[in-house]
Amino acid sequence: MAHQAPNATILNSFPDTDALVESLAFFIAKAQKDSIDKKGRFTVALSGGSLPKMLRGLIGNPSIKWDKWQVFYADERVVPLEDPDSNHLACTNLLFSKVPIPKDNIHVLDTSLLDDLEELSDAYEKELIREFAQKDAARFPVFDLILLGMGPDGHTASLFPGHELLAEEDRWIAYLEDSPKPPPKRITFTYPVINHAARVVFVAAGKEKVEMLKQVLDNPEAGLPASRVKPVHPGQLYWFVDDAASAAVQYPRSPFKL
Ligand SMILES: O=C(O)[C@H](O)[C@@H](O)[C@H](O)[C@H](O)COP(=O)(O)O
Repeated sequence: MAHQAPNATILNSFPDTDALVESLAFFIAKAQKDSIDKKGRFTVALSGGSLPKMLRGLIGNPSIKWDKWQVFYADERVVPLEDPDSNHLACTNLLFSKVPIPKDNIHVLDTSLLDDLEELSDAYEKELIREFAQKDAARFPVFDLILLGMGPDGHTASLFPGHELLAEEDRWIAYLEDSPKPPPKRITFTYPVINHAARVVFVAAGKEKVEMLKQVLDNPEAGLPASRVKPVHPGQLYWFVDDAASAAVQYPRSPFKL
């Protein structure tokens, strides 16, 4: 079968963070409905950083069927779940503690394996295999939605500029011990997993993102980690940003309809 070109990236930019949060919640609710209508479940991956608080539009939202969500972490810091650095803790404090999601639907690190990164990442890969095997995975899992942030150096998940993991083609979950952003030990989805998702959404807000967003969208040939997110057909890549972050971007914005 011939490879089809990736769909063009959709850039949605909003006047302020509240408008971004509201539209993002609307978008996620729609993606959730499409997925549940088709398969009775919704598979999502979340990141850390500022992303969890941008999901606040989901709190108290009656269209969200939390019992149908299966949540994974696109990257996670190798720390106990109650450690302030844990992405799971941030997502719990800012979202999961405020909504009726069953605890078993949130797939966390096996914290008995924190001392062995190889075992830890293998165990998380097996957790994905259990969820996706014989459902919608072929060689790689097909998430309904992966939500990512972009760091000031253009990293995403725990895929950092110049790191050897940018070339990983086989593993679903990889680990690193030399993350330039602390803490140094992390596990991360690899590009094949990110790029097989049905929808990948980057969320970035604030004027401190302006130069990097321009680099990533207007100069993708530079190969920054965020620019390497290119979902394979029919997957679609979206950016949800605010006008402060997109002020310098030439790439065309798409009108977003609520
Ligand atoms: O665990 C992590 O560190 C994150 O998953 C990371 O990839 C984050 O999403 C970016 O660094 C953006 O962070 P901000 O949204 O805070 O800028």
